[in-house]
Amino acid sequence: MDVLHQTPTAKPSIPRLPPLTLSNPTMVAQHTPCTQHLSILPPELACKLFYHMLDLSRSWSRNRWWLFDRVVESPHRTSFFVREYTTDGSWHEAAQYWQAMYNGRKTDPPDVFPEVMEAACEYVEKVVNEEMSKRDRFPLEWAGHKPGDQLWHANVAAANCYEGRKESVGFHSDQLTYLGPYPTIASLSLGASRTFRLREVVPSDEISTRHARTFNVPLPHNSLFIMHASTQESFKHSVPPQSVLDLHRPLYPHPSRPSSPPEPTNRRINITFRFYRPDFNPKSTPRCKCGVPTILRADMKNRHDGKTDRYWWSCYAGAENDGKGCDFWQVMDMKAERRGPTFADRSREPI
Ligand SMILES: O=C(O)CCC(=O)C(=O)O
Ligand SMILES: [Fe+2]
Repeated sequence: MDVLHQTPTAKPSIPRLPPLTLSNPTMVAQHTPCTQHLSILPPELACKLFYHMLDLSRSWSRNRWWLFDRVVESPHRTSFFVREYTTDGSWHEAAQYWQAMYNGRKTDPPDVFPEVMEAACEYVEKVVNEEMSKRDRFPLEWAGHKPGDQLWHANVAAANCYEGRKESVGFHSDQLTYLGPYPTIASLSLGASRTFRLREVVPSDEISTRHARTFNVPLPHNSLFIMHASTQESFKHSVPPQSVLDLHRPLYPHPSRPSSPPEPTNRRINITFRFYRPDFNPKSTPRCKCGVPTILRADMKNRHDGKTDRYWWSCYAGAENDGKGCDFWQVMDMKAERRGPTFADRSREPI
């Protein structure tokens, strides 16, 4: 007797694309919602800023957070700067949550942009606003208090220092707590070149039809990488450890040692200039049952069409309270929470 074997239903195989190196700005713009800008600062300013941040980085700390029942430390040093102090100290509170605290230990007040960082920031702002003016805006993006306002300005910056080829940051998307939906983040690289890795989070309803691709972008000294609106919603990024690293040879000597030749270095400084939105001021951050500010995250597995996106506030258990958080979870509601004005609000205004 013949036995009929049922043939397994053949699933069409989805092609798995190999990682792709995006080796120039054209490729970056082609494959990601980001742009890359080489030689962004005058060379002397870039070198001065690099030395200044290197000197400061000796006192920067490693981020710490609770993972289950133990404290883990980030494999690089970090610090946080505000452009100027607000009278109500609101961004100071936000700064405390950059360097995740635990056991109720609060961080010191953040530093104000040093003069060289302020000078660099003015170049960065110009490029970011030029780039933004070429792109379509998403409905949930900040639209300014009045039409014609400069849409993006950096009011805070986070800085990272990676020493050697092994220091890194793992895959993540940046918290949106104070940035709000669809932020633009401008990331300046100084010193040793490292690879920046991007990987899309494919929405749930597309995982049966396509795989995400990994993109590797070399970030040379004095280059700006702009993560435009939708990058945090649809991609994760990292700076992975690497097997080899080219030393950076500064063009100029250190200002405090003008007669000694510049020394090659294995360190990279990254400064991410960020615009903390007025409508996501720390005062407006919901508190969870533990009584601490919640964090805002995008529902990355949902569709990102700029209209139906979902974001939620949840307990920041990783930061404090011995890692034991509560189950607080709340969908962010722009209207009920009186946030905006956004581009969606602008388009509803009578002309
Ligand atoms: O060092 C970099 O280029 C990325 C840093 C980063 O992802 C962050 O600070 O959130
Ligand atoms: Fe990041």
